[in-house]
Amino acid sequence: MKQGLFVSFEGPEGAGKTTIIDMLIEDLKKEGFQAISTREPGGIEIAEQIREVILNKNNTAMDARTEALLYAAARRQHLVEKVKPALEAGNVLLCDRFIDSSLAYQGFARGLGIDEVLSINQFAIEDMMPRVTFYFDLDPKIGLERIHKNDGREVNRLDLEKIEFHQKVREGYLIVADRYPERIVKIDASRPLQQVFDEAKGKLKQILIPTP
Ligand SMILES: Nc1ncnc2c1ncn2[C@@H]1O[C@H](COP(=O)(O)OP(=O)(O)OP(=O)(O)O)[C@@H](O)[C@H]1O
Ligand SMILES: Cc1cn([C@H]2C[C@H](O)[C@@H](COP(=O)(O)O)O2)c(=O)[nH]c1=O
Repeated sequence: MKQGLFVSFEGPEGAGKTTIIDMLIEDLKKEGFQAISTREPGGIEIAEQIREVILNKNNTAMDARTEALLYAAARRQHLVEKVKPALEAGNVLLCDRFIDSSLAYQGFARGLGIDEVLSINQFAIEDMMPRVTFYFDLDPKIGLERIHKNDGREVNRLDLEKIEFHQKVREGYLIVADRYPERIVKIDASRPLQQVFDEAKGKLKQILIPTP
């Protein structure tokens, strides 16, 4: 059976994930790869509806466990409807956020516990994990400045959290990256865009076209 490559991109707000994914897709297609991008929460109708509930600025009463469960529910539906079929069709699938976002944001920053959040997500994803995860590491202050300069970008309920929350998100990511060094590749996202792109592209190509 044909099997594609599942790659996820992680990092705090404004780290450059979406921008780099778009650049990689263009580059992969030029080089003849079958490649698609998607995002979490979202990527398909039901998950986009869940996204609207989670990220709506008016839903300030949302309980942290409810939030974690909604992300896991959106993930499940997206996995079944989009990720699995795309991989079975042989695509390189670049996913803007996946399980590590839940571990860093809900598990660590919200204080629910990384292992507890991992466990509800294991129910959602069974054993389906990315082959590689690019973690874009950045001081959240820089990321938030970038998104506030970007007029076209919606500001959502999580963006409005205090800077201390976003700092905890980064701390959570660093713990998760240390826990899974065989899967998570850390990339310094504070550098100019072209440098970040070159590094991500180089590492992705090593997986797609391994050199002996
Ligand atoms: N390395 C970089 N240096 C400077 N600006 C950058 C860099 N990477 C991205 N940007 C700019 O920062 C803004 C946020 O980038 P982008 O939307 O790709 O981040 P993101 O990680 O997907 O954010 P979020 O998760 O919050 O949606 C955009 O305006 C983008 O052009
Ligand atoms: C998947 C996932 C996401 N989040 C947070 C991270 C961001 O604040 C938003 C998504 O917005 P983006 O502009 O598309 O990056 O949701 C989270 O807290 N937990 C998750 O599992």
